[in-house]
Amino acid sequence: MATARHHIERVLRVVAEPAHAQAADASENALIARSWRRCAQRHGLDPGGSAVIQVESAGRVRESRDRGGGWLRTARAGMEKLFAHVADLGYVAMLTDPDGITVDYLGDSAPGSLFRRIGLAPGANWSERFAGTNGIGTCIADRRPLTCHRDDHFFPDTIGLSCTTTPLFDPHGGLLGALDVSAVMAPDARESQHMVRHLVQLYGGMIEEANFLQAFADRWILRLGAAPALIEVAGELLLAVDDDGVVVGANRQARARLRTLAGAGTGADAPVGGHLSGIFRTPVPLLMAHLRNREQLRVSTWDGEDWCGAVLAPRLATAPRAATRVVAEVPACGSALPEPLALLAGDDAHMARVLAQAARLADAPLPVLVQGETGTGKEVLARALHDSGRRAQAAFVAVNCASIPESLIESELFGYTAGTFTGARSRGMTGLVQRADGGTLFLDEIGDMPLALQTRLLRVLAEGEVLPLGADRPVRVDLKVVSASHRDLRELVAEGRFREDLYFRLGGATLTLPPLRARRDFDRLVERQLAQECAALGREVALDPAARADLARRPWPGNLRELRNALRFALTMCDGACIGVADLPPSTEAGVLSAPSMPAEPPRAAQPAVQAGEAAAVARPDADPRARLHAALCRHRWNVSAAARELGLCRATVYRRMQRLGIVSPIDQVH
Ligand SMILES: Nc1ncnc2c1ncn2[C@@H]1O[C@H](COP(=O)(O)OP(=O)(O)OP(=O)(O)O)[C@@H](O)[C@H]1O
Repeated sequence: MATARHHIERVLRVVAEPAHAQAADASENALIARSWRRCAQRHGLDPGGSAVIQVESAGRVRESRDRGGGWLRTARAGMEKLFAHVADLGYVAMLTDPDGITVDYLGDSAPGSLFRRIGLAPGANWSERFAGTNGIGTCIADRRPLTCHRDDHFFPDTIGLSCTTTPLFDPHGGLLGALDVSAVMAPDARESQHMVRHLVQLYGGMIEEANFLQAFADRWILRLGAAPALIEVAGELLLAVDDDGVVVGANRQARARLRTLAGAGTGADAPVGGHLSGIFRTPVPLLMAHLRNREQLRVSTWDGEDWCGAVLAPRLATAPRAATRVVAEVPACGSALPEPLALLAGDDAHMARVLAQAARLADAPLPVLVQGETGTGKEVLARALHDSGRRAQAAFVAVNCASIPESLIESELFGYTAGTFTGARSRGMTGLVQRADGGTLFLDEIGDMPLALQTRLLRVLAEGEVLPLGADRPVRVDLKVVSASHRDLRELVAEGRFREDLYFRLGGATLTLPPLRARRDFDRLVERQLAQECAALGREVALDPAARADLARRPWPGNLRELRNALRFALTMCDGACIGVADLPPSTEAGVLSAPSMPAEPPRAAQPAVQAGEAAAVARPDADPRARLHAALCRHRWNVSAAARELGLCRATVYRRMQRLGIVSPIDQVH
């Protein structure tokens, strides 16, 4: 055993060594050396002095315990179990807060006992600043488990102690405190502490895991480990996952092991916030199916390591979340969204705000105007709004104001009585407005409605009645009117192309959808669309991290529609179980006519080269827009919907562009 003088000399010698000597050394010796230097140089402690073990007041300890809350109860249960193993061997067990103050204690603490005389007592503050290098203080400073055995301590009056300590982290990676087992008269041999070290780490891990499972009781928990037989009880990595496969929690081991994977998320909190598909090569639909069936599974991470996994289903009443999902970050309302709207939610704050407002508008007596760039999901939102309200069982009638020929739009909308027209149309027809009675009338591309019709529509909205062509009496209608336009209606009003009074009638409430490039939940949207497309094809295909990163960099002028088409294209090109960069369509430039081109029908396996070639030609930014549009229409025998799908545009846009570029369908030329 080192004498006090030898010990002091040794500490001084190490403190005087250049700091870089142990800087990168992860060994426990280097950890102790760094602590000695910290004590001498940062805290100004003299190794020739004595440890000052302050015992904090009962009030200060209570305050710390109150702050700790629920986790302390869990930790106490773990500490009792641990102590049962070592009590007879002359140890005490302690639980401290993040400042090193002992908030719970098991063992001899009688006044005058050896333990108490050296400072092992309830309320004792073992921070390095006062006590020098020691198990608790150094573990907290370095945030790593350690055994501070005898002359590892800084002060000579503590070198009889042997302390084994592990840090305890909360489920979000924050330090809760430390769990410690200490002996006053430990044997000289460091090896005597090995078993204690294992026990402390084992119970520390159990306490953290219990906290994690409690914190994420309403989520799916994926437990990963190497041993299939033990995976249910002893998985090392824990991931909490939401219904869309987004990682919402990760234990310490999962953070350490997975955060460096390229696709595991980018923030400081990675892999939290990332998507399972960025972590696992295993296709996410398959993973999620295993999650839902609670089956054991084998998965491999993108760096090639294989894992066995077990699944714990959500245990709280709020789960499963598909039915009662609450969107995070919903400002103002904060209440649960109806399922049709919740299905559109991601982690995007703007979108969350829109959906929260939509939930309130579903049954409000207000017309709703949805604005947003082409393909941002205006019609999908309109449908979800309808499905979320009391009109859900009634009709949802969608009218594309840009695609009905001007000569037919009035009769289509308002209908006509028998005898109004001659020939095949002589029997009369109920108009779309009347068909929506009791339900929702969705007026898409309202900005393209001719001015004359705007006046008639205004009457329907103002008076709640429709006058079919040829009728002498109006018919009452009860409608929820939702309209949409990618154009800014206020600009159209300023240009005199849209009636101001109609604008105010339609826009009782305006919801503006964000463009895809501005959404923060891009990964989630990609996964959702990929899962839908895979389900439709009965395939299980993942997206590799490089392809994901490539997609994330694109400008997406065609928004969600363009993204869907790009994924369809990639699935068509990809033969295996994983989409790579080579399977993706060429990226579009902002403002270029074509979104990633997508064959209307997936090309047959024998044709991929030709299809890919066409795709490249269509998407080439320098190609002539008129020629490209014309070619697409020809390819689809002038089926505008199919051409629009290929180009990633809505039909209305194709009609508009045909008009602007002077392209006339041969079908129309015949008439
Ligand atoms: N929240 C969403 N998640 C995934 N895909 C979506 C979502 N919203 C819309 N989509 C997809 O995006 C595509 C375009 O949606 P939608 O037709 O509603 O857009 P839009 O804004 O009405 O387009 P346009 O202005 O061109 O009429 C559809 O394929 C739809 O399935």
